[in-house]
Amino acid sequence: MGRTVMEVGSDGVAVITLINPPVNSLSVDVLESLHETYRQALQRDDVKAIVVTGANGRFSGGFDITAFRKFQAGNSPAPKLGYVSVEILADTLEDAKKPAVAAIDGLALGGGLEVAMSCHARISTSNAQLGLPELQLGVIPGFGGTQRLPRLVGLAKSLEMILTSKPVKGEEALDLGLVDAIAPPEELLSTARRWALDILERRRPWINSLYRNDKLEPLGEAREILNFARTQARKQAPNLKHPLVLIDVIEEGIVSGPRAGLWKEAEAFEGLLPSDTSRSLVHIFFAQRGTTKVPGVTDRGLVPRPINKVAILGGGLMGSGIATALVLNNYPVILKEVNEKFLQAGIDRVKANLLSRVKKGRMTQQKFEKTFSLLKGVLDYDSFKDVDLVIEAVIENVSLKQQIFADLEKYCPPHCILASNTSTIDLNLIGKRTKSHDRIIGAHFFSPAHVMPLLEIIRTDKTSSQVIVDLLDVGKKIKKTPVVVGNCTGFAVNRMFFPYTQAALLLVDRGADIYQIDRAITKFGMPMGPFRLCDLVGFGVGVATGKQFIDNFPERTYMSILLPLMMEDKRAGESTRRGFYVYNDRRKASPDPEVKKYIEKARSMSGITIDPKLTKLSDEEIVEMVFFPVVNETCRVYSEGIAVKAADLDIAGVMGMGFPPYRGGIMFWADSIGSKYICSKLEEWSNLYGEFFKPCAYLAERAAKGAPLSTPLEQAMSRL
Ligand SMILES: C[C@H](O)CC(=O)SCCNC(=O)CCNC(=O)[C@H](O)C(C)(C)COP(=O)(O)OP(=O)(O)OC[C@H]1O[C@@H](n2cnc3c(N)ncnc32)[C@H](O)[C@@H]1OP(=O)(O)O
Repeated sequence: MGRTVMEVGSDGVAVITLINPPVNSLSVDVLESLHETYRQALQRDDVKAIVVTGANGRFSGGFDITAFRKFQAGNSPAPKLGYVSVEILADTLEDAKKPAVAAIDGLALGGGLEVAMSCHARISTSNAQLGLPELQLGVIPGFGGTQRLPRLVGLAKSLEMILTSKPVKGEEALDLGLVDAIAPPEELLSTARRWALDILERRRPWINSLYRNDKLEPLGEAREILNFARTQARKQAPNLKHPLVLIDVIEEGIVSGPRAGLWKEAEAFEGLLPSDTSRSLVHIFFAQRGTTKVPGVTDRGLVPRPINKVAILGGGLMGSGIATALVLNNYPVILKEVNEKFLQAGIDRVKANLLSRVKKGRMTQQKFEKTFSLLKGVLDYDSFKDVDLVIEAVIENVSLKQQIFADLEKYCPPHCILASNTSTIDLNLIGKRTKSHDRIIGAHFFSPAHVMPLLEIIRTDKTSSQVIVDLLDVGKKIKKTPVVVGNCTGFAVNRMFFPYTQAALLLVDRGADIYQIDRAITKFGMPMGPFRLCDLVGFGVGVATGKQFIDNFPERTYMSILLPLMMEDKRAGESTRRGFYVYNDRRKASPDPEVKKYIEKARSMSGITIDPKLTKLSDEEIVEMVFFPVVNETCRVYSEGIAVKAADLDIAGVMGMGFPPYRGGIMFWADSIGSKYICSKLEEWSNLYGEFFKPCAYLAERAAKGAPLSTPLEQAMSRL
């Protein structure tokens, strides 16, 4: 159970500590305990002033998000926001007759920062992270954050902080006026104690943030800022309501006063918590944290081995991106190429990746030099004798990879992890010519590897648990979200992804409009539609991966000749400046009427006739016809045990495909629609347009029972 403890010093300062490991989240227990402890502190004659802090170097990670989940699952009543916000924070903490100072180390996020802002001053360490990230959970700050933050840092900055959910560090918080002073961790408490006594003795101002006005812009200007923010929010997140609710709530406080703002905030929060958006985002929060928990692997007490040196084979786009991600996180890296020219190009790419950070002000020149010095280029295996991890990132060619792995077995030490960055090829095939199957693993990065957050870790039947634990640890250190999946062609992400483009091609071959499809899919929330994506990836890659699926899953792979046909005319996507769109010098895509002629040719060559129904699809129908096949394949991936948790596939979809997180991931979204409906639609289309749409056995069985698709597999099995 979470709690608070109070210690009263001989100086008359009561230090109240929030305790709820690991992040001192504000559960109902903690909040009630804070209320009670505070009341005691206010009553005790030996207490003159108060310091609020968090245990173990973390102030607080905010309101307990597990309570959101319980409420959303119907297992507990709604949290009493108004009571906490008004009665505990405003009336007990902020209106107290004894001054309080928040001593912030580690993090003060969400409700954590809101508690701190209810104190009369804040002292933080320079590394502390302070922010209101509630929008990431589909809600708004609910303990007065919408009222106090604008009054402390001004309207424009507070809107930026809340709308982006990005925390600021201690130093910036000081510049903004969010904190009053910075102290080193070992002096944090003593500084805060002194500050509290100084406030008592009127040597420092006693400020109730809720009633400050000096940082707020005049009403007319404030309205302009709010309206601008509304326009931006509508443009950037047209499917989301809660950013607009946030702006209304802030406006209420400015127009009608902060107490009215507090009540409106609590009411709005309670309205947002049951929404689909919040349910989805809360699901994503826990799903993301769940990916590192792999049953039978991470629960065995294995400790990750140190990885002191990494080698990468191949300095192309992927290899150099992976090298960048590693050096950025202090791993010494050897980059191997086959000749001087390729090696130099690879090194230059890493350098360019790092320099772009310097240019954006995200890295100092000095740090650049230190980071870049961690990279060493080589042309042979001589320096591989003491590497702990090798990541092969050469082109997708089975025999080349087999040769490389046979060489690696010869030149690397026996403990070295042998990883491949293949995106589709079966790892057993890659390791066929070795005896090192226990240390062969997939490390599938997504391009650009130093930017994209997902790392798909592929284990074969023989990969040892130790090697998985080691790679999970590297993933964490390089700040990736790992998803551990089983071995098969395409693994999880690419298997989920391939019906996305194929469905779109099938629809176009039979009469649907390319640009309407892309518009409908982006309106749904994908970063780009399937055709714009094909252009970006390049038709060559599209055709090559498509071949893997045709070879491995011929019964359900849709083969359109449209891409090869366009390639014959040197239309191969954005790199050739012509694909489904044409591109100007600034890479702006415009629809191209000429594409029609290729579609007509493809139809006549493959004897396909237009289906009038498909020429008149609504946007909703397009979304269903593109995404239900994706759901279908995801069900196959899940039922084959390629992923152990449906939630892992939700994360794979969100981080690997760009599926909108506010829809909770593929499986979560599918369950919100219902297996029965999805299955009936797929059956209908399968009868009309062929096997591509045929629902898999798992989906059909779940639908027959009217059961969700994401139930844990054993339960699903036992129920079937
Ligand atoms: C009314 C209020 O305005 C509403 C709110 O306050 S809503 C909450 C706002 N706060 C947030 O959104 C912060 C959410 N948490 C985070 O961003 C990150 O967890 C963090 C930056 C605090 C810590 O990150 P990191 O050190 O990498 O640890 P991380 O693995 O994420 O979390 C550690 C554990 O704490 C849990 N946790 C983190 N924040 C939590 C929270 N606010 N409530 C409940 N559990 C939380 C995680 O689920 C995880 O649990 P697990 O070990 O069982 O998987």
